[in-house]
Amino acid sequence: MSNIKKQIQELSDELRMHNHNYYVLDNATISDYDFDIKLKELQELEAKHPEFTDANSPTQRVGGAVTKNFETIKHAQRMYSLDNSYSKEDLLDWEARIKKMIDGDVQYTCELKYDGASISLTYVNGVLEKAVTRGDGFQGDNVTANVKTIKSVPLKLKGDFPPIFDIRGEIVLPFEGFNKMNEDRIEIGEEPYRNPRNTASGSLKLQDSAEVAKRPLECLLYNLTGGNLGVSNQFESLEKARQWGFKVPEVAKLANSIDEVLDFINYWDIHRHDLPFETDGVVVKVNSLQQQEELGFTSKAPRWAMAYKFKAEQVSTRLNSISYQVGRTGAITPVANLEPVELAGTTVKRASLHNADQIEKLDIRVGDMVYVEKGGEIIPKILGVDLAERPANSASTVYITNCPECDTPLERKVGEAQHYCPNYNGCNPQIIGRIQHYISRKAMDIDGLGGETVALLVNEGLITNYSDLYELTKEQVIPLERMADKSAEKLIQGVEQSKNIPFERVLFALGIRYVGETVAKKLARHYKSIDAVREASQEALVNVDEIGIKIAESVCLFFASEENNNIINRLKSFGVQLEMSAEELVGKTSLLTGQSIVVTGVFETVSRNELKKLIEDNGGKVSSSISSKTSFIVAGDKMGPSKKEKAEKLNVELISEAEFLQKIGFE
Ligand SMILES: NC(=O)c1ccc[n+]([C@@H]2O[C@H](COP(=O)([O-])OP(=O)(O)OC[C@H]3O[C@@H](n4cnc5c(N)ncnc54)[C@H](O)[C@@H]3O)[C@@H](O)[C@H]2O)c1
Ligand SMILES: [Zn+2]
Repeated sequence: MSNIKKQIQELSDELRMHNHNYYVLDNATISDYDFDIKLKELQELEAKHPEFTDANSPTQRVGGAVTKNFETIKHAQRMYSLDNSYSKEDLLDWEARIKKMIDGDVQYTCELKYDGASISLTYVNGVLEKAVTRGDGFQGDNVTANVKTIKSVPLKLKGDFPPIFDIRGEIVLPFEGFNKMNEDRIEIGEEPYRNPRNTASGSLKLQDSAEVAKRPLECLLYNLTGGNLGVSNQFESLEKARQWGFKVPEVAKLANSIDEVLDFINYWDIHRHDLPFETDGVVVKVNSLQQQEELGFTSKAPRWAMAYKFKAEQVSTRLNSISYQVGRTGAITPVANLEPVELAGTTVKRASLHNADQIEKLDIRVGDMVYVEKGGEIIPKILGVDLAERPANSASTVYITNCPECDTPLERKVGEAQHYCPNYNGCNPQIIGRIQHYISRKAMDIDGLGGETVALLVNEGLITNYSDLYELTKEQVIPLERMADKSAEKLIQGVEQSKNIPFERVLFALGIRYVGETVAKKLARHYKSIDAVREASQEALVNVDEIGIKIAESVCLFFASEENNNIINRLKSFGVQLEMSAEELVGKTSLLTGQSIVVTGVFETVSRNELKKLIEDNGGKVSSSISSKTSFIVAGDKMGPSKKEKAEKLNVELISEAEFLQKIGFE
């Protein structure tokens, strides 16, 4: 095989692997910039050696793929990618190419390039019929149920919409929601998500729509396709889509020349940091649909559009030191302390180094010049080291072996990235962190007590765990810094009032690793009291809906500690709610315990959501798909034929709404 041919093949294989990581696994292993450089390299090789060009080359095809987890649907019109440009020259070249192919003046629509996952929505008579991912461009995954949970996707349109059309857009996860999701994850001891794009794309492919509904996704639309749309240009079509009820960002602008396009680009290169969602560039489109039609498509992208990619903002600065933080769960996070530097409008002084593996991968050393990049995430990231600048006397970073706070030897479980300090009861930041979590708003919501006061109380030796809060007296608190008679009074009252907080929130407040708000609710509703949770075996816990082995292990570990049991007994003696109250228990039975039930069709007496709640209240588990494990199906009106067939095949019993309500004694 010739050398060039081999080179082309190897490069293609590598790019295919990256496409798979990026689109299917939502877990890229190289930066977009490096990916684009490699793709360009392949393009140039192929251009010089057309004899080796393959119709399946990554330069000729849209990068994604369909997955096995969803029904595959063919797109009525193909979904394309976009050609990329990085400079004014690239844009002028593009203009010259199109001007050769069409007559007359050209106007351009400039839009932002939203960074998320592409989606195609089909509307029939103004009603959302399906939502399909881009897939390989010809066919994609049917993710309708998931997309329906996104509030900015209209299920019904208004105004003068055409009877049938597709509209394309991007599903994104705005920064605010993304950061909040990560705070929640960190709070229960999970690794934070990497970036909004992967998280948006991953969310779309979840199997459980109820889980998708919890994620604050948005759908931004940019393109109408289909015949007889009643519009003659792109700008107008955006306006129309807005009128029909779609979320179309208002920033789009008409430009009469490439110079005006560049004004738009330069403006947004700076102001993109003020946007609520991530953008990675600008998309420039020939405005006239007639001219678009004349220009047509290459095998991968429209000739009438061009993406201009912003350069990610990067700076280099010196790594002054590495420090190690201990979290509430004992997790150790290494932090890079940097020589302060301006980046994307803020001064950056610190960056997370995540864990020991990351430090090793970067081979980062104190004294190195490092590249720092800031996306929309709160914490900037370190991309790499400028080896040319490495000081001659530099030494490899040796990860700490003992806790920086209590000197206990650190532990790291097989398969986990993070090191932990196992000194659960004696490590100060863990003790303080647990009490801070206990009093936080979503947990016991103790008015009049803040995180700093908790630290003071611990450091003064007044409390060593959250149950001690209930024995605090006003006299003990008044001498503390910034405390006065009134604030001390308020603190004591706040603690007293927390005795009314319902059991499910108390369970969350205990700070059991991996037991977040949702899991605490599930456990509380299933077991109904702390004693029942405490006695549950690991096997029993795993059988509860949505409780996996990791959570079950963690719960068992928590209750295996004598210290924890003492604290809980103390909470009980003070009157904290450690079981469901009589009111909460009304209508709750264990009639359906251990049963997995599918709900399908349209119901008369109760709504679908009420039905699901009834199942859960009576101890059953609602499952979204029929399998051999299904105990029975509650079938309403209009049950789909494919579900019926599946039920028959697996011999699963169907019962009517009325029969079900009778079964659980619902009046
Ligand atoms: N790091 C990796 O491993 C890796 C692997 C594959 C791809 N990638 C990255 O993904 C990019 C290629 O992805 P792609 O093929 O999806 O192309 P793209 O993301 O560069 O551009 C095409 C997409 O832009 C989206 N888009 C957003 N706003 C738009 C608007 N206003 N108008 C029209 N379209 C808009 C559309 O969904 C369209 O499908 C590459 O540039 C590369 O950086 C990275
Ligand atoms: Zn420690």
